[in-house]
Amino acid sequence: MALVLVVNAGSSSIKTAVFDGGLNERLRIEAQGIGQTGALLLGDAPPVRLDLPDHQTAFRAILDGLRQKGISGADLTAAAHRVVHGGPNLAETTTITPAVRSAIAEAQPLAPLHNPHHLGAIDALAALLPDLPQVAAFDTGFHRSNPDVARRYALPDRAETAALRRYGFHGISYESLVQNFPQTTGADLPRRLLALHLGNGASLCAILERQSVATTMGFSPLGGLTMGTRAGEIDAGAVLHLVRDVGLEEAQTLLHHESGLLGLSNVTADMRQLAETDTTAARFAREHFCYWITRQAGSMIAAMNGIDGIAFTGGIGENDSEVREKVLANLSWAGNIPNWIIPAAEEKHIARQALALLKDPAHP
Ligand SMILES: Nc1ncnc2c1ncn2[C@@H]1O[C@H](COP(=O)(O)OP(=O)(O)O)[C@@H](O)[C@H]1O
Ligand SMILES: CC(=O)OP(=O)(O)O
Ligand SMILES: [Mg+2]
Repeated sequence: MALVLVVNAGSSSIKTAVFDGGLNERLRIEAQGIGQTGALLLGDAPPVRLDLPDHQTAFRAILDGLRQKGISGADLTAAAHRVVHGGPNLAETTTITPAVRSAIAEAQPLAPLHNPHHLGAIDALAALLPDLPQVAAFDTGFHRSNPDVARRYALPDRAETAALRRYGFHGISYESLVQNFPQTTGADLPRRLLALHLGNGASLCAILERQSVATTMGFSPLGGLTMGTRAGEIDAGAVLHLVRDVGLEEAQTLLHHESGLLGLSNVTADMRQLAETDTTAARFAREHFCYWITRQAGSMIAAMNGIDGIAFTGGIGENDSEVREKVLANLSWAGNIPNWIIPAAEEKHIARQALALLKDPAHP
Protein backbone atom coordinates (compact mmCIF):
# COMPACT_ATOMS: atom_id res chain seq x y z
CA MET A 1 0.00 0.00 0.00
CA ALA A 2 1.38 3.43 -0.91
CA LEU A 3 0.18 5.84 1.75
CA VAL A 4 1.16 9.36 2.75
CA LEU A 5 0.91 10.40 6.39
CA VAL A 6 0.11 14.11 6.75
CA VAL A 7 0.90 15.86 10.04
CA ASN A 8 -0.61 19.28 10.74
CA ALA A 9 0.65 20.48 14.09
CA GLY A 10 -1.28 23.60 15.09
CA SER A 11 -0.84 25.55 18.29
CA SER A 12 -3.58 23.61 20.13
CA SER A 13 -3.99 20.52 17.98
CA ILE A 14 -2.22 17.89 15.88
CA LYS A 15 -4.33 16.78 12.96
CA THR A 16 -3.06 13.77 11.07
CA ALA A 17 -4.52 11.97 8.10
CA VAL A 18 -3.45 9.10 5.89
CA PHE A 19 -4.06 9.43 2.13
CA ASP A 20 -3.66 6.92 -0.65
CA GLY A 21 -2.16 7.78 -4.06
CA GLY A 22 -5.58 8.82 -5.35
CA LEU A 23 -5.88 11.40 -2.53
CA ASN A 24 -8.57 9.44 -0.73
CA GLU A 25 -8.46 9.93 3.02
CA ARG A 26 -8.05 6.46 4.56
CA LEU A 27 -7.76 7.43 8.22
CA ARG A 28 -7.89 10.55 10.39
CA ILE A 29 -6.45 10.92 13.88
CA GLU A 30 -6.60 14.24 15.69
CA ALA A 31 -5.35 15.41 19.05
CA GLN A 32 -7.43 18.42 20.05
CA GLY A 33 -7.22 20.99 22.85
CA ILE A 34 -3.59 20.21 23.71
CA GLY A 35 -2.69 21.80 27.05
CA GLN A 36 -6.39 22.65 27.48
CA THR A 37 -9.35 20.30 27.26
CA GLY A 38 -7.48 17.37 25.65
CA ALA A 39 -9.30 14.92 23.37
CA LEU A 40 -8.34 12.30 20.81
CA LEU A 41 -10.31 11.62 17.66
CA LEU A 42 -9.55 8.22 16.18
CA GLY A 43 -11.06 7.48 12.79
CA ASP A 44 -14.84 7.82 12.63
CA ALA A 45 -15.41 7.58 16.38
CA PRO A 46 -16.32 10.77 18.25
CA PRO A 47 -13.45 12.45 20.17
CA VAL A 48 -12.69 10.92 23.56
CA ARG A 49 -11.39 12.94 26.51
CA LEU A 50 -7.66 12.33 27.04
CA ASP A 51 -5.08 14.11 29.14
CA LEU A 52 -2.84 15.84 26.59
CA PRO A 53 -0.57 18.21 28.49
CA ASP A 54 1.75 18.84 25.54
CA HIS A 55 2.34 18.15 21.84
CA GLN A 56 4.85 15.36 22.51
CA THR A 57 2.28 13.35 24.47
CA ALA A 58 -0.28 14.09 21.76
CA PHE A 59 1.96 12.84 18.95
CA ARG A 60 2.75 9.65 20.89
CA ALA A 61 -1.00 9.06 21.23
CA ILE A 62 -1.37 9.56 17.48
CA LEU A 63 1.43 7.07 16.69
CA ASP A 64 -0.30 4.55 19.00
CA GLY A 65 -3.55 5.26 17.16
CA LEU A 66 -1.92 4.52 13.80
CA ARG A 67 -0.61 1.18 15.10
CA GLN A 68 -4.03 0.39 16.57
CA LYS A 69 -5.61 1.04 13.17
CA GLY A 70 -3.12 -1.29 11.50
CA ILE A 71 -0.97 1.33 9.72
CA SER A 72 2.69 0.38 9.92
CA GLY A 73 5.83 2.10 8.70
CA ALA A 74 6.00 -0.33 5.79
CA ASP A 75 2.67 1.04 4.49
CA LEU A 76 3.99 4.61 4.22
CA THR A 77 5.75 6.08 1.20
CA ALA A 78 6.19 9.50 2.79
CA ALA A 79 5.25 11.78 5.63
CA ALA A 80 4.28 15.37 4.86
CA HIS A 81 4.17 18.16 7.41
CA ARG A 82 2.54 21.55 7.65
CA VAL A 83 5.36 23.90 8.65
CA VAL A 84 4.27 27.34 9.79
CA HIS A 85 7.55 29.24 9.46
CA GLY A 86 10.43 28.33 7.14
CA GLY A 87 12.28 31.60 7.68
CA PRO A 88 13.11 34.04 4.88
CA ASN A 89 14.15 31.50 2.25
CA LEU A 90 11.71 28.60 2.43
CA ALA A 91 8.18 28.89 1.10
CA GLU A 92 7.93 26.15 -1.59
CA THR A 93 6.95 22.60 -0.70
CA THR A 94 10.20 20.69 -0.35
CA THR A 95 11.79 17.45 0.82
CA ILE A 96 13.14 17.75 4.35
CA THR A 97 16.93 17.55 4.04
CA PRO A 98 19.29 18.35 6.93
CA ALA A 99 19.52 21.94 5.57
CA VAL A 100 15.73 22.30 5.48
CA ARG A 101 15.49 20.92 9.00
CA SER A 102 18.06 23.50 10.13
CA ALA A 103 16.09 26.35 8.54
CA ILE A 104 12.91 25.20 10.33
CA ALA A 105 14.89 24.99 13.58
CA GLU A 106 16.34 28.48 13.04
CA ALA A 107 12.84 29.88 12.57
CA GLN A 108 11.70 28.45 15.95
CA PRO A 109 11.90 31.78 17.82
CA LEU A 110 9.59 33.30 15.17
CA ALA A 111 6.91 30.64 15.61
CA PRO A 112 7.43 29.23 19.11
CA LEU A 113 3.90 27.78 19.25
CA HIS A 114 4.43 25.81 16.04
CA ASN A 115 7.94 25.13 14.73
CA PRO A 116 9.11 23.20 17.82
CA HIS A 117 6.11 20.88 17.36
CA HIS A 118 6.80 20.40 13.64
CA LEU A 119 10.37 19.45 14.51
CA GLY A 120 9.14 17.17 17.29
CA ALA A 121 7.02 15.23 14.79
CA ILE A 122 9.68 15.25 12.06
CA ASP A 123 12.35 13.95 14.45
CA ALA A 124 10.07 11.35 16.05
CA LEU A 125 9.24 9.91 12.62
CA ALA A 126 12.88 10.06 11.49
CA ALA A 127 13.89 8.08 14.59
CA LEU A 128 11.19 5.44 14.00
CA LEU A 129 11.49 5.27 10.19
CA PRO A 130 14.89 6.65 9.13
CA ASP A 131 14.35 5.83 5.44
CA LEU A 132 10.92 7.44 5.13
CA PRO A 133 11.02 10.54 2.89
CA GLN A 134 9.59 13.57 4.68
CA VAL A 135 8.17 16.67 3.01
CA ALA A 136 7.43 20.17 4.35
CA ALA A 137 4.66 22.46 3.05
CA PHE A 138 4.84 26.03 4.33
CA ASP A 139 2.10 28.27 5.66
CA THR A 140 3.82 31.32 4.15
CA GLY A 141 3.84 30.21 0.48
CA PHE A 142 0.38 31.46 -0.52
CA HIS A 143 1.14 35.02 0.56
CA ARG A 144 4.12 35.53 -1.74
CA SER A 145 1.69 37.22 -4.15
CA ASN A 146 1.20 40.14 -1.72
CA PRO A 147 2.58 43.33 -3.28
CA ASP A 148 5.82 44.74 -1.81
CA VAL A 149 3.94 47.66 -0.35
CA ALA A 150 1.92 45.19 1.73
CA ARG A 151 4.87 42.97 2.67
CA ARG A 152 7.39 45.59 3.68
CA TYR A 153 7.58 47.28 7.06
CA ALA A 154 8.69 50.92 6.97
CA LEU A 155 12.17 49.99 8.13
CA PRO A 156 15.55 50.95 6.65
CA ASP A 157 17.13 48.51 4.22
CA ARG A 158 19.89 46.97 6.36
CA ALA A 159 21.30 43.53 7.05
CA GLU A 160 19.51 43.36 10.41
CA THR A 161 16.12 44.21 8.90
CA ALA A 162 16.39 42.02 5.78
CA ALA A 163 14.23 39.19 7.16
CA LEU A 164 11.74 41.54 8.85
CA ARG A 165 8.75 41.49 6.56
CA ARG A 166 5.15 40.38 6.58
CA TYR A 167 5.21 36.72 5.65
CA GLY A 168 1.62 35.88 6.55
CA PHE A 169 0.44 32.40 7.68
CA HIS A 170 -2.46 29.95 7.37
CA GLY A 171 -1.52 29.95 3.66
CA ILE A 172 -2.17 26.23 3.23
CA SER A 173 -5.67 26.72 4.61
CA TYR A 174 -6.38 29.70 2.33
CA GLU A 175 -4.96 28.06 -0.78
CA SER A 176 -7.05 24.94 -0.25
CA LEU A 177 -10.11 27.12 0.46
CA VAL A 178 -9.66 28.75 -2.95
CA GLN A 179 -9.37 25.34 -4.62
CA ASN A 180 -12.30 23.77 -2.77
CA PHE A 181 -14.62 26.76 -2.96
CA PRO A 182 -16.70 25.86 -6.06
CA GLN A 183 -17.17 22.22 -5.05
CA THR A 184 -18.07 23.07 -1.44
CA THR A 185 -20.43 25.96 -2.15
CA GLY A 186 -21.75 25.30 -5.65
CA ALA A 187 -20.88 28.93 -6.43
CA ASP A 188 -18.00 30.48 -8.39
CA LEU A 189 -15.13 31.89 -6.36
CA PRO A 190 -15.93 35.58 -5.77
CA ARG A 191 -13.47 38.01 -7.38
CA ARG A 192 -12.86 39.74 -4.03
CA LEU A 193 -13.11 37.26 -1.16
CA LEU A 194 -12.50 37.98 2.52
CA ALA A 195 -11.39 34.69 4.08
CA LEU A 196 -11.39 34.24 7.86
CA HIS A 197 -9.34 31.41 9.35
CA LEU A 198 -10.53 31.43 12.95
CA GLY A 199 -8.98 28.71 15.10
CA ASN A 200 -6.68 28.82 18.07
CA GLY A 201 -4.53 30.92 15.75
CA ALA A 202 -6.64 33.35 13.71
CA SER A 203 -6.08 35.52 10.67
CA LEU A 204 -7.84 37.18 7.76
CA CYS A 205 -6.82 37.09 4.12
CA ALA A 206 -7.83 39.35 1.25
CA ILE A 207 -8.08 37.08 -1.80
CA LEU A 208 -8.31 38.93 -5.09
CA GLU A 209 -8.70 36.84 -8.24
CA ARG A 210 -7.53 33.68 -6.40
CA GLN A 211 -4.41 35.35 -5.00
CA SER A 212 -3.57 36.61 -1.54
CA VAL A 213 -3.06 40.40 -1.67
CA ALA A 214 -3.09 41.11 2.08
CA THR A 215 -3.28 39.22 5.35
CA THR A 216 -3.38 40.17 9.02
CA MET A 217 -0.46 38.11 10.34
CA GLY A 218 2.97 39.56 9.64
CA PHE A 219 6.52 38.62 10.57
CA SER A 220 5.27 35.91 12.93
CA PRO A 221 1.94 34.25 13.81
CA LEU A 222 1.75 36.62 16.79
CA GLY A 223 0.40 39.53 14.76
CA GLY A 224 -3.07 40.56 13.64
CA LEU A 225 -6.21 39.32 15.38
CA THR A 226 -6.86 38.51 19.03
CA MET A 227 -6.17 34.75 19.35
CA GLY A 228 -6.42 31.92 21.89
CA THR A 229 -3.29 32.89 23.80
CA ARG A 230 -1.69 35.46 21.45
CA ALA A 231 -2.06 39.19 21.79
CA GLY A 232 -2.35 39.94 18.07
CA GLU A 233 -1.79 43.51 16.94
CA ILE A 234 0.22 45.47 19.50
CA ASP A 235 2.26 48.64 19.19
CA ALA A 236 6.00 47.84 18.89
CA GLY A 237 6.55 50.53 21.51
CA ALA A 238 4.53 48.52 24.01
CA VAL A 239 6.62 45.43 23.20
CA LEU A 240 9.87 47.34 23.73
CA HIS A 241 8.54 48.66 26.99
CA LEU A 242 7.56 45.20 28.15
CA VAL A 243 10.97 43.74 27.24
CA ARG A 244 12.69 46.53 29.17
CA ASP A 245 10.38 45.94 32.12
CA VAL A 246 10.27 42.14 32.47
CA GLY A 247 13.01 40.88 30.12
CA LEU A 248 12.83 39.05 26.81
CA GLU A 249 11.86 35.59 28.05
CA GLU A 250 8.97 36.78 30.16
CA ALA A 251 7.76 39.16 27.45
CA GLN A 252 7.77 36.26 24.95
CA THR A 253 5.79 34.05 27.33
CA LEU A 254 3.30 36.80 28.05
CA LEU A 255 2.65 37.71 24.41
CA HIS A 256 2.53 34.17 22.98
CA HIS A 257 1.10 32.07 25.81
CA GLU A 258 -0.76 34.25 28.29
CA SER A 259 -2.57 36.87 26.22
CA GLY A 260 -5.49 36.81 23.79
CA LEU A 261 -8.73 35.14 24.91
CA LEU A 262 -6.93 33.52 27.85
CA GLY A 263 -5.43 36.78 29.05
CA LEU A 264 -8.65 38.75 28.64
CA SER A 265 -10.98 36.16 30.18
CA ASN A 266 -8.60 34.86 32.81
CA VAL A 267 -10.34 31.50 32.30
CA THR A 268 -9.56 29.78 29.02
CA ALA A 269 -8.08 30.08 25.53
CA ASP A 270 -10.67 27.65 24.19
CA MET A 271 -13.52 29.45 22.43
CA ARG A 272 -16.06 26.72 23.03
CA GLN A 273 -15.39 26.81 26.76
CA LEU A 274 -15.38 30.61 26.69
CA ALA A 275 -18.83 30.68 25.10
CA GLU A 276 -20.11 28.65 28.07
CA THR A 277 -18.47 30.92 30.64
CA ASP A 278 -20.84 33.55 31.96
CA THR A 279 -18.54 36.22 33.37
CA THR A 280 -18.03 39.84 32.34
CA ALA A 281 -14.41 39.10 31.41
CA ALA A 282 -15.37 36.08 29.27
CA ARG A 283 -18.00 38.12 27.41
CA PHE A 284 -15.47 40.92 26.93
CA ALA A 285 -12.92 38.46 25.48
CA ARG A 286 -15.46 37.31 22.85
CA GLU A 287 -16.40 40.89 22.09
CA HIS A 288 -12.71 41.81 21.68
CA PHE A 289 -12.23 38.87 19.30
CA CYS A 290 -15.14 39.95 17.08
CA TYR A 291 -14.38 43.68 17.26
CA TRP A 292 -10.79 43.24 16.05
CA ILE A 293 -11.88 40.89 13.29
CA THR A 294 -14.18 43.64 12.09
CA ARG A 295 -11.58 46.42 12.40
CA GLN A 296 -8.98 44.45 10.48
CA ALA A 297 -11.52 43.18 7.95
CA GLY A 298 -11.92 46.84 6.97
CA SER A 299 -8.23 46.91 6.09
CA MET A 300 -8.51 43.69 4.05
CA ILE A 301 -11.56 45.02 2.18
CA ALA A 302 -9.67 48.22 1.36
CA ALA A 303 -6.76 46.14 -0.01
CA MET A 304 -9.23 44.54 -2.49
CA ASN A 305 -11.07 47.76 -3.29
CA GLY A 306 -14.31 46.22 -2.07
CA ILE A 307 -15.76 42.83 -1.30
CA ASP A 308 -17.90 40.21 -3.07
CA GLY A 309 -17.97 37.40 -0.51
CA ILE A 310 -16.92 36.16 2.92
CA ALA A 311 -15.67 32.65 3.75
CA PHE A 312 -15.30 31.31 7.30
CA THR A 313 -12.98 28.42 8.16
CA GLY A 314 -11.11 26.96 11.18
CA GLY A 315 -12.49 25.54 14.44
CA ILE A 316 -14.22 28.76 15.47
CA GLY A 317 -15.11 29.92 11.95
CA GLU A 318 -16.80 26.60 11.16
CA ASN A 319 -18.57 26.00 14.47
CA ASP A 320 -19.29 29.21 16.35
CA SER A 321 -22.41 30.69 14.74
CA GLU A 322 -22.58 33.51 17.28
CA VAL A 323 -19.11 34.75 16.28
CA ARG A 324 -20.01 34.49 12.59
CA GLU A 325 -23.28 36.38 13.09
CA LYS A 326 -21.58 39.09 15.13
CA VAL A 327 -18.86 39.60 12.51
CA LEU A 328 -21.40 39.71 9.68
CA ALA A 329 -23.55 42.20 11.61
CA ASN A 330 -20.49 44.36 12.26
CA LEU A 331 -19.67 44.32 8.55
CA SER A 332 -23.19 45.20 7.42
CA TRP A 333 -21.91 48.67 6.41
CA ALA A 334 -20.30 46.93 3.43
CA GLY A 335 -23.72 45.79 2.17
CA ASN A 336 -25.39 42.41 2.07
CA ILE A 337 -22.39 40.19 1.41
CA PRO A 338 -22.85 36.50 0.56
CA ASN A 339 -21.08 34.26 3.05
CA TRP A 340 -20.08 30.61 3.29
CA ILE A 341 -18.49 28.11 5.65
CA ILE A 342 -15.65 26.13 4.09
CA PRO A 343 -14.29 23.33 6.27
CA ALA A 344 -10.50 23.61 6.62
CA ALA A 345 -8.85 20.94 4.47
CA GLU A 346 -5.20 21.60 5.07
CA GLU A 347 -4.25 17.92 5.26
CA LYS A 348 -5.53 16.96 1.81
CA HIS A 349 -3.84 19.99 0.29
CA ILE A 350 -0.53 19.02 1.89
CA ALA A 351 -0.95 15.43 0.65
CA ARG A 352 -1.60 16.69 -2.90
CA GLN A 353 1.54 18.82 -2.84
CA ALA A 354 3.65 16.04 -1.34
CA LEU A 355 2.48 13.49 -3.93
CA ALA A 356 3.23 15.96 -6.74
CA LEU A 357 6.70 16.63 -5.35
CA LEU A 358 7.48 12.94 -4.97
CA LYS A 359 6.34 12.25 -8.53
CA ASP A 360 8.27 15.13 -10.05
CA PRO A 361 10.82 16.64 -7.65
CA ALA A 362 11.49 19.57 -10.02
CA HIS A 363 7.83 20.74 -10.15
CA PRO A 364 5.79 20.31 -6.95
N1 LIG B 1 -18.50 24.07 18.42
C1 LIG B 1 -17.59 25.01 18.68
N2 LIG B 1 -17.99 26.23 19.14
C2 LIG B 1 -17.09 27.19 19.41
N3 LIG B 1 -15.75 27.04 19.25
C3 LIG B 1 -15.32 25.87 18.79
C4 LIG B 1 -16.19 24.79 18.48
N4 LIG B 1 -15.45 23.75 18.03
C5 LIG B 1 -14.16 24.16 18.08
N5 LIG B 1 -14.08 25.42 18.52
C6 LIG B 1 -12.88 26.23 18.80
O1 LIG B 1 -11.95 26.20 17.75
C7 LIG B 1 -10.64 26.45 18.30
C8 LIG B 1 -9.64 25.44 17.75
O2 LIG B 1 -9.59 25.61 16.36
P1 LIG B 1 -8.66 24.71 15.44
O3 LIG B 1 -8.75 25.29 14.08
O4 LIG B 1 -9.02 23.28 15.60
O5 LIG B 1 -7.27 24.93 16.18
P2 LIG B 1 -5.76 25.04 15.67
O6 LIG B 1 -5.56 26.48 15.39
O7 LIG B 1 -4.93 24.55 16.82
O8 LIG B 1 -5.64 24.20 14.43
C9 LIG B 1 -10.79 26.38 19.82
O9 LIG B 1 -10.88 27.69 20.35
C10 LIG B 1 -12.12 25.66 19.96
O10 LIG B 1 -12.77 25.96 21.17
C1 LIG C 1 -0.26 30.03 11.96
C2 LIG C 1 -1.14 29.64 13.09
O1 LIG C 1 -1.46 30.45 13.92
O2 LIG C 1 -1.59 28.37 13.12
P1 LIG C 1 -2.64 27.71 14.12
O3 LIG C 1 -3.94 28.37 13.83
O4 LIG C 1 -2.64 26.26 13.74
O5 LIG C 1 -2.16 27.98 15.50
MG1 LIG D 1 -5.07 25.66 12.68
